[in-house]
Amino acid sequence: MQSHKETLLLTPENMGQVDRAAAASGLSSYGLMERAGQAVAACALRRFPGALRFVILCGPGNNGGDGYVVARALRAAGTEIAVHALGEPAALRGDAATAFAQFTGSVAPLADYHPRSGDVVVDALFGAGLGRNLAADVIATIEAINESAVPVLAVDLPSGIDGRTGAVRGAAFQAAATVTFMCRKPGHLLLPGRMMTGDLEIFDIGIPERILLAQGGKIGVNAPAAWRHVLPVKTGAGHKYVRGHLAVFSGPATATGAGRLSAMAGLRAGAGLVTLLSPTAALSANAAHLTAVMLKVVNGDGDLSALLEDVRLKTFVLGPGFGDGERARRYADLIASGERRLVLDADGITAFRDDPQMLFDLFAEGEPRLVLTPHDGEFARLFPDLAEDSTLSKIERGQKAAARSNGVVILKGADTVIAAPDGRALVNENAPPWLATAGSGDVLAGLVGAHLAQGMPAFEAAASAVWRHGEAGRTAGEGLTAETLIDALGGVDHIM
Ligand SMILES: NC(=O)C1=CN([C@@H]2O[C@H](COP(=O)(O)OP(=O)(O)OC[C@H]3O[C@@H](n4cnc5c(N)ncnc54)[C@H](OP(=O)(O)O)[C@@H]3O)[C@@H](O)[C@H]2O)[C@@H](O)CC1
Ligand SMILES: [K+]
Repeated sequence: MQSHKETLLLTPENMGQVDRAAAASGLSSYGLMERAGQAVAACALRRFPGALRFVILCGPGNNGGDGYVVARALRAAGTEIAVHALGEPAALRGDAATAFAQFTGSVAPLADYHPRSGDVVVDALFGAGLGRNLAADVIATIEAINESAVPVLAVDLPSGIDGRTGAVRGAAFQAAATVTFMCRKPGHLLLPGRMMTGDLEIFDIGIPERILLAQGGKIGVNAPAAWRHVLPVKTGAGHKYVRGHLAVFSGPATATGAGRLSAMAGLRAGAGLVTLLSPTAALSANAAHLTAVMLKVVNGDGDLSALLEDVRLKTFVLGPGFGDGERARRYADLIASGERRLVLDADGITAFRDDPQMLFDLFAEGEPRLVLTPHDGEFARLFPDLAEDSTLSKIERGQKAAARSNGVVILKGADTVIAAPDGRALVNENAPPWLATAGSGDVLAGLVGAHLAQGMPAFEAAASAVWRHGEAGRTAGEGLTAETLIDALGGVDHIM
């Protein structure tokens, strides 16, 4: 059976609960610290065989405690070490005090450390317990080390990174590598924390998985294990209507490309039928570029209402290149009736900027049927208070937005978060940097629509679409265009 640890995310708060539960179940907490420190020391020796000296920077809490174990282990391995502490080591408590007592070497103040060629820094200043911004002298030390060529191996998290949010609290080490324990923390995946973490190693210090799972479970890394069980069964012989019918709204004659990209992505992603709903004026532009995607004229509410008499038409994408906010609001209103599902993207999101509640009211009832795909700017239009609240992590912003809208929110970026109204949230990590290209969002909207049309629940449809988008981006490679991205979609099916 596959372990959940690779995809589990635990906040520092969860990790504290894990600690307490582990102690309550009889595990020695100092034993955990000893294994953590030994693992970091082993990593240091393996990664930096040419180090002339290991400099261990120890903080005032248990992260510092890990550091004293590292120092003892590296000295026992015969390497040259120096230890610099923030604060008085005599003030250490609990396991950290035990680790310090076992170290028995000399300790200099943090401010006395000046990077020198051949050093490798082991950063054990702060981990899960960083609760506020760093003081000016610590910031100065971190910045001096970052500016030097001295590599940094971080214990648990690069000091200065907030483990809950990934934010930099004043300054943070740019680590070459980080060793964390049991599972990843949001700060390893969310930006800018992800950029500061370097290569991440996850070391099992022996906390039973049942304890981890009992404290976590709502948030995780976006991977097939989270949604594979609801992927549409590929029958091969399946009737095209079984694989669902997706309808995508085209923009006006001057902006037809975005809608077509969504429609073509939807078809490539397995929707049985895809229809582009186009105003008459845009018909010839659309017809000139489409073959397998069907075209239907929709000029206004009357046409759409007539179309909605077909009960098989359950899934819509509205927004890419759409332009007309007033019309988008009316179309969303019509679609919301019945059990229909809507992917609202781009201009479709912006259409509700003056009255987001109007949108939320449309989809307030029942299972989520609305998927919102905002980037940060669009998110701020619907959820200005959440966007402004710098105490929230991107995961928390997504969770709150999903709860408020009773929709699934795909908050896009290099660290895309997918969140559901019930509090589930996944952080995506497979998107290559070159995926941020023109039309990429249109392709994603079509992908989500295709997964919805094939009957997946909204959260899983959204998460699997984001993952598949990332994999296709990797397959298409650097220099991809929206077209090559669509072509690459089919190629990733076998690994889902
Ligand atoms: N989870 C596990 O199973 C295991 C976890 N282990 C390890 O424990 C680590 C977590 O330890 P931790 O909770 O003691 O927190 P840590 O990061 O050392 O910092 C707390 C100290 O820093 C202080 N402080 C905070 N912010 C500050 C600031 N801006 N500027 C200055 N001071 C600041 C804070 O002071 P206070 O806020 O209380 O005044 C307190 O003294 C975890 O990352 C991992 O390495 C392993 O041993 C194996 C088992
Ligand atoms: K650290």
